[in-house]
Amino acid sequence: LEALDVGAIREAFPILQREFNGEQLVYLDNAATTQTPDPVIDAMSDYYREYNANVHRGIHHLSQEASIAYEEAHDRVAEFIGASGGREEIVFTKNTTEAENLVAYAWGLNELGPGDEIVLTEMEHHASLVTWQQIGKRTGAEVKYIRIDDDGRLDMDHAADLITDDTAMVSAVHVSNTLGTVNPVSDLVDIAHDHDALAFIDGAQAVPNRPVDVEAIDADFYAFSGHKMAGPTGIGVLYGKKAVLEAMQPYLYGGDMITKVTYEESTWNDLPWKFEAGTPQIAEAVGLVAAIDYLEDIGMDRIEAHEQELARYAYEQLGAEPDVEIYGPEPGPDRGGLVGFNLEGVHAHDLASIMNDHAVAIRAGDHCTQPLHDKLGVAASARASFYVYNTTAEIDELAVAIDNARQLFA
Ligand SMILES: Cc1ncc(COP(=O)(O)O)c(CN[C@@H](CS)C(=O)O)c1O
Repeated sequence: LEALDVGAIREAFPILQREFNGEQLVYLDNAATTQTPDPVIDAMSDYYREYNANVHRGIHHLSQEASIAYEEAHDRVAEFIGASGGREEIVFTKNTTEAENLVAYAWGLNELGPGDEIVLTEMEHHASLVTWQQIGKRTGAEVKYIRIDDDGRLDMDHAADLITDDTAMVSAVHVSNTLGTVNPVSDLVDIAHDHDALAFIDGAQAVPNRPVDVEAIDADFYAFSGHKMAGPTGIGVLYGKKAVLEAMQPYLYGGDMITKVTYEESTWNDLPWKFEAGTPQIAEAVGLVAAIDYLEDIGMDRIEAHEQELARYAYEQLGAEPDVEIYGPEPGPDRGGLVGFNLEGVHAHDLASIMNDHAVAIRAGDHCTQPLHDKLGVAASARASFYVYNTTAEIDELAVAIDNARQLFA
């Protein structure tokens, strides 16, 4: 695969030229949110400048142009993730978190009860873990967790034991935002389906960074966020198999999601509009399409290879020192484009603060995976996460900043 022309890519991200304390920004917090390239910003500006209008309702030209752009954005997303059912299988949400909640409320609350089981993994993000934990409390369904082994991989033998005919839903993260672990989601979905359970895959750290084919995975639901894939905040995607979405009740009620309303009754709109109540995030849908075009122009397989190379380099550079503990699998196909770690004797927050003194932006904290950190036996971790505009030279900067922290706290 031809390596990325990172220099050319960086020109589309003026923010990367920013300096702090006289040092150029080194942005390594892409698992939290990625930066936004000019083509995405321009597409959204063009929308507001040239065809801003409300959708689905208007008779006038502007509304027709905005409606076409908004509706076709669903088609583009379906094409990007291999959803052959097209727009009917693509629901726009605010983010991945809302997508998880939509399924938990619209399916879980109506379908789950005492005796049912929800199977998660120990590495789930709070967007999944807290959501299903609370739905379990409200419905009487029991939540169980697939163990992870010492190097942060899923224990698939445990998965096979834990998922039974009492399992109604398996919800798992595709790529862990804390460990970097790439989970065997197709195998998990197969086990769920062997027991007639539904499968929800959280793809927030996968869709931006690698080719994803939802039908090859065969998930019943798959979710991700625009802001983690060079797109805008305020838009996420819930993919759902058409038959599964058809059988579900709406999640939010109001305009657009209806067909007929009387004082006594209401009937629902077709998919996906049944799940999109009120005025949607139109500019963000335009921005998401521009982000998909931008990423596909680079090539998702090239992006994956670039991030694998950076993760390997970071793992080797940071791991070379005995006082750095790195979480998750060794570099390779089982690790995505991020490295979570701790420097012995230095709290992750202090480390990130020293990084910040050198304009190096990493994440420190629990990364919305507190139970996982409890299992790791640490209150917090630091995390460097990579994207298309990062370089090995920036990882060298990170290593220098870590060494500064090491000296400071020696
Ligand atoms: C695996 C996974 N699943 C769900 C989410 C939520 O994405 P939202 O767009 O915020 O809804 C995230 C976002 N994780 C950010 C914020 S905690 C991180 O720094 O790791 C995620 O990584």
